[in-house]
Amino acid sequence: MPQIADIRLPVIQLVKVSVDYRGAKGNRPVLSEVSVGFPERTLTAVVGPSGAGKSTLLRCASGLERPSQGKVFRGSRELDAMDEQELTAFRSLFVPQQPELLPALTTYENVAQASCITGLKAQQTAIMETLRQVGLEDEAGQKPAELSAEQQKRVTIARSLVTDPEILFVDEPADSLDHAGGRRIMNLLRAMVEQGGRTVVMVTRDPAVAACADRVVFLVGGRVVGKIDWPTADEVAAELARQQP
Ligand SMILES: Nc1ncnc2c1ncn2[C@@H]1O[C@H](COP(=O)(O)OP(=O)(O)OP(=O)(O)O)[C@@H](O)[C@H]1O
Repeated sequence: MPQIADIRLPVIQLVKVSVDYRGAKGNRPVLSEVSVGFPERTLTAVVGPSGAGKSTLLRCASGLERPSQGKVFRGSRELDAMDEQELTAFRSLFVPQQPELLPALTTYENVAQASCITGLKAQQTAIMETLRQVGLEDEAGQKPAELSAEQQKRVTIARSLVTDPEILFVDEPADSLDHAGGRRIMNLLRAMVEQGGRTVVMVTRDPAVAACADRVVFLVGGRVVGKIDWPTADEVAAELARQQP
């Protein structure tokens, strides 16, 4: 059976990316020469134990963090070659683990405000279409405190989706949701790939969440140690157990 990389081009590519953090005991490597591509129209899960460097990898891939060494490409374009406005728009495609919503604004206003930050101010029809895509048409006028955790997560996704991007980076999509809520969010991300033709890269520690992906990339101690295409939750859990440092 052909593997995903054989049939799909990478939209995002990390080449020998290393990240060091300076600590009391000198430099500490968090990512070590990570080379990985995220294929187009594919949902990829980056999986690994706590502290493996998953979120750091996602931040580097989305331009939120600059690697100490190595390069990150979007298509053939290096992120370093982007100007500040382009980079700001690109960074807005990162969906944070915790919803970062403005409490005084409604759902509609939170999404509109996100599009303004990118410099690509969205029109009313685009905002309403985004709310429809994430299942929040009826909550457009509600403030974050009036929404469930799952709905807040949907608003957070909508803030990145409003500019109709081809890529999304999602940090722990099902975190702090119950099983059913997490499953619905994963269905939403899958629909973005299958119906929307988007590329989604997510980070998770949960094998059941990872099994919703087309591909799982295992990260341990800041290094890519394996990949599985079209995995089951049991396969992901077994690989994680095998690779515990
Ligand atoms: N800004 C920073 N300064 C110093 N150390 C950091 C910084 N950010 C992350 N780290 C450290 O780098 C390591 C990797 O962090 P990261 O959040 O990328 O891992 P993770 O795999 O996403 O972990 P988790 O699953 O627990 O969120 C951790 O040990 C963390 O403490």
